[in-house]
Amino acid sequence: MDFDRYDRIRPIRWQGDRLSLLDQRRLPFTVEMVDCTDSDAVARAIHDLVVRGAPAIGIAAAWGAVLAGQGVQAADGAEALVRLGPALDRLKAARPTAVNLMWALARVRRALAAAGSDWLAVLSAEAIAIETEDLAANRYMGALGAALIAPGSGVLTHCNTGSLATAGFGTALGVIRAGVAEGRIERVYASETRPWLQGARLTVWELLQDGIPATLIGDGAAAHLMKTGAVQWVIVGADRICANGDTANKIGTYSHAIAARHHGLKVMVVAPSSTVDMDTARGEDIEIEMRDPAELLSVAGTRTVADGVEAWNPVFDVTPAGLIDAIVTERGVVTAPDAARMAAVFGAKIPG
Ligand SMILES: CSC[C@@H](O)[C@@H](O)C(=O)COP(=O)(O)O
Repeated sequence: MDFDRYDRIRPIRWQGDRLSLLDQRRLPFTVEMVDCTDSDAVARAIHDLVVRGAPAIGIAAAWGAVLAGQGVQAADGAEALVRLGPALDRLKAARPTAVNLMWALARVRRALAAAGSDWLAVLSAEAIAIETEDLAANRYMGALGAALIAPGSGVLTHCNTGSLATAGFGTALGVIRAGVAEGRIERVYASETRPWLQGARLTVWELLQDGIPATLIGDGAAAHLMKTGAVQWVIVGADRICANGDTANKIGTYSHAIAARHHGLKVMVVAPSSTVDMDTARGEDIEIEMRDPAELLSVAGTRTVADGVEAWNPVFDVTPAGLIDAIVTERGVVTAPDAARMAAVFGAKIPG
């Protein structure tokens, strides 16, 4: 595959003394970078969705740790770890559901703990490794996932899982890119993903850059689309995959999976192993991020709901493993996931 044509969007750019993040709140009409010069600015950017998508959040946090280290005097990594501790904790608290954030910061902590006087260079090398490994995983998962799709298929995706949400190429969107390139996928549908509209603002825009025609649907149109026979697969990313295969992803994924089962469609979850959390046994144990109800009360900055109305705004849901046909990771594909099949691929625990 000609991967270079897919990696023109680079939402996370390390500039030596600052981290430039593509402001995903303003896409698709304004393409603007936001510069973070300290780790708290990175934590705010993660919380405010300047950078979003589980793998991208982890990568940004790793660079946030590097920013936290700049200017700090410490004889070795262990001392630096103590000094950086509060900043790392603030990065970790920026969003609760995406396990990649905790995973990346655990890697950073481990690298620091083992580092000598060159700890800052070690920290940078770790951030580069996290980013590089994510890109390689996405490219490999693209091939693994596409191989599951019969030629001539239609697919539905939800939220944004592309280059904007990762180090490049994407997870679910990587499978879709590979599937289109191989002639397996003929039709791509993206649901708009209320309230932040990651599908409408980001996914169809990313596909447009690639020349891949995609059709936008309202979130509520998914079951009706499935009934028409236009799609054979629902392909989504993940924010956290539990030890039994239960998967947290953008709110609305669970409804898509229920509708898919009803209509005899298949559901594929695509995520790097950094999204697998073998320490969390089942979906009920995942902390679901609740965001400001105000996000639901307006559209594009214009209030659409009468004053005095309350809103409930969980931004992720959990799809039970029983509704998932395949979990695709760079370590392999788990079909009909359950605790035993997950353990066979991931062992008892994924080291952070
Ligand atoms: C490769 S991104 C995987 C998931 O993080 C994605 O599907 C998702 O739910 C993103 O949510 P977001 O709130 O936009 O960060």
